[in-house]
Amino acid sequence: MTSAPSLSDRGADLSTASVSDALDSLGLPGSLHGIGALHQGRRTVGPVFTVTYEPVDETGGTVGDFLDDVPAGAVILIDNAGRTDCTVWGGIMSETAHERGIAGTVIHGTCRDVAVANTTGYPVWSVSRFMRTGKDRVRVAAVQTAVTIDGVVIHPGDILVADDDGAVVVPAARWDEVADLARHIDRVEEAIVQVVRDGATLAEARARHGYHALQTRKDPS
Ligand SMILES: O=C([O-])CC(=O)C(=O)O
Ligand SMILES: [Mg+2]
Repeated sequence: MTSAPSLSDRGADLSTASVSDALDSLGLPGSLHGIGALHQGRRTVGPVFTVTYEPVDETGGTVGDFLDDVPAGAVILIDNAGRTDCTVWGGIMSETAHERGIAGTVIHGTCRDVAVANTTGYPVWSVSRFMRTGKDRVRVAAVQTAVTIDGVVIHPGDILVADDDGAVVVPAARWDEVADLARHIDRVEEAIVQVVRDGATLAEARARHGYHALQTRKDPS
């Protein structure tokens, strides 16, 4: 007997663009503005393991203390308040996370050892890249508590989808609804392209399939 697919498996086909449009149409936030892909051509989906950092003024702060506690398949979501002058992620951590089957890391902050993440294929998203370490500059303040990034409140276990366009988070309780809607949007967009291939103008194709309102918030009935 095969087991039911996990939440994250069921999103493996979804792009961040269609998930973002689905969230818009439901009036939900979730797109994490300012966080981009470290390498193009990688994608991930999975439940988030949240990590919150805070600054330290004295020695003793360090990065990555939480990593041994992250389960396989989780996406690590690090909130360092958008700080870009010191890292919260590096190559040893990419190698370790890759070894453990962790699904990826998304950082509201910066990271280093980009070449290592590149070589291992471990997927990382961040605000920027920079080489100065967070050791003695930051420390882990909390794990698995709610974080707020770009005004989006994210709880442990919410589902994060990331690809070349960035990262978007969906509340776990709304995942099925959002994923179904995103899939519907994908089908409509494919149909528009097919109509164009069949000879219609883009304007005709879009009008026929209601392109401009695909993501428009629908009045709750
Ligand atoms: O100091 C850091 O950002 C961590 C680091 O370089 C590594 O994990 O290799
Ligand atoms: Mg390093």
